[in-house]
Amino acid sequence: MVKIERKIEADLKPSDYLVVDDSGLILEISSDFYHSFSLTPTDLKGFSVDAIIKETTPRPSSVVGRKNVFFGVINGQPCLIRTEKINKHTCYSILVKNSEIDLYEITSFMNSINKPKVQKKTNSNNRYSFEDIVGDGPLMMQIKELAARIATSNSTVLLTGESGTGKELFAQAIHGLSSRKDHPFVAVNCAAIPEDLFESEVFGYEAGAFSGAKREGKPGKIELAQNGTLFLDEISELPYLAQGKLLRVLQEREVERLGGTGTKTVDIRIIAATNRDLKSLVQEGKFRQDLFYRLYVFELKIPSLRQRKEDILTLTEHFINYYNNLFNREVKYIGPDLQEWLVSNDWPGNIRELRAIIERGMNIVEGDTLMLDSFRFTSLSDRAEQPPTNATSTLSNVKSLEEEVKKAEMAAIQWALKETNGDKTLAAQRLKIHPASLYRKISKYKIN
Ligand SMILES: Nc1ncnc2c1ncn2[C@@H]1O[C@H](COP(=O)(O)OP(=O)(O)OP(=O)(O)O)[C@@H](O)[C@H]1O
Repeated sequence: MVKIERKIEADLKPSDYLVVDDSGLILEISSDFYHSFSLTPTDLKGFSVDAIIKETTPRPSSVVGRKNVFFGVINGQPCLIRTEKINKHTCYSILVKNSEIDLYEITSFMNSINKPKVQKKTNSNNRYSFEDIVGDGPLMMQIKELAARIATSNSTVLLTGESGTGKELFAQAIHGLSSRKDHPFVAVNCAAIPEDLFESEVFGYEAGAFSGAKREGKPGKIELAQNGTLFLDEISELPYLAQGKLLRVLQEREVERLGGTGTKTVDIRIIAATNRDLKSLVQEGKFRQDLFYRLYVFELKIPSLRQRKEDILTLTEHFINYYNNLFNREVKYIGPDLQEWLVSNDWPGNIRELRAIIERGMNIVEGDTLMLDSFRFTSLSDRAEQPPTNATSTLSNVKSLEEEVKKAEMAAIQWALKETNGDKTLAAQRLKIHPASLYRKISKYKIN
């Protein structure tokens, strides 16, 4: 952060500028501006400033005499831009260009100076930005920078990494930094939608497509993501038939509703995520190779928590602060024994697991220090806690094996959901089954 502030100080005498009138039409442009952005004079004269500068952080409303800063893209080049209102005219001067500073730093800087605004926006959309992705170890900084760079392109992104590493967070942050940020971010968990409903949910359906269909038909998630981003989580669980249909959407940029006769053009960016090895699934014939290559344009590998142990205590502090606010606690310190345990643990459930453990401790902690002892009522060391046995199942009242298996499965699922505060991915990890299988069982047994 210090680095960027110094950089701006050094660049406070911009030679790249343009001046617009009160309706936003360009009046004057410096010759350096043309040169810097590889534009010719005929490109700009009389144009609206919005045709030249695409803003990616909200442009502040200028007050006479006041200087404001925002982040925008000019002819494909991200830059930090200052606006100053002089009488009825506004001067846009370029403070820093992408070639001079990296995109992630610019965005972090903008987010930090626009904190209240960005925070409000994040909350109102319930979306995460790169600022919310905690972790400043070298590995994480490298991934965040890479992600910020590809955010501005329109390419398909495949996020890979173990469960709970933050893939969805990255998907949201990439969307939030892209030119599609003011359009929808639609997330689809391919494991959570039952196979027979998948096509109607994702591709939509026309009136009377099947019995029980809405009379007026229904747009699918793809149409709902128009001009925005479609996030396909757990893409490995996409039913095989739907894989073919999705491929068509990616190739032709068209979607056909179930029971429909025509197609609709769609403009969406796809971000897919998986915690499985898609290449092996292709080899096993479970995932279409052609679709795999369409998705594999840009792979972003999100590291596991054990690969970036340097972030564990920062993340712990972050979650402690979060639960301090939520539970009205005043924890300020992490006991040395707990620190040691946190750092030496392997975290198979990654950040989702760390968060759940801190939440448990914060529920019962007393005083200002979270210690290993704060977890005395929960079993930290014994990760393979077993669900309670079904006490009503005694040999004398066994009905049928099928019935007993069902009861045992229901009890185990209810137990795991309770233990993980309803977090289905974590519950699936506890039960050592795939999340898709857990979702199917929850729906089969109608568990709330
Ligand atoms: N770097 C991070 N900073 C703060 N919170 C994080 C970070 N990474 C993950 N989390 C939190 O951890 C949880 C899991 O994150 P997320 O759902 O994005 O993981 P995922 O990789 O998509 O998991 P899955 O593969 O199971 O869908 C969420 O509560 C998220 O807010």
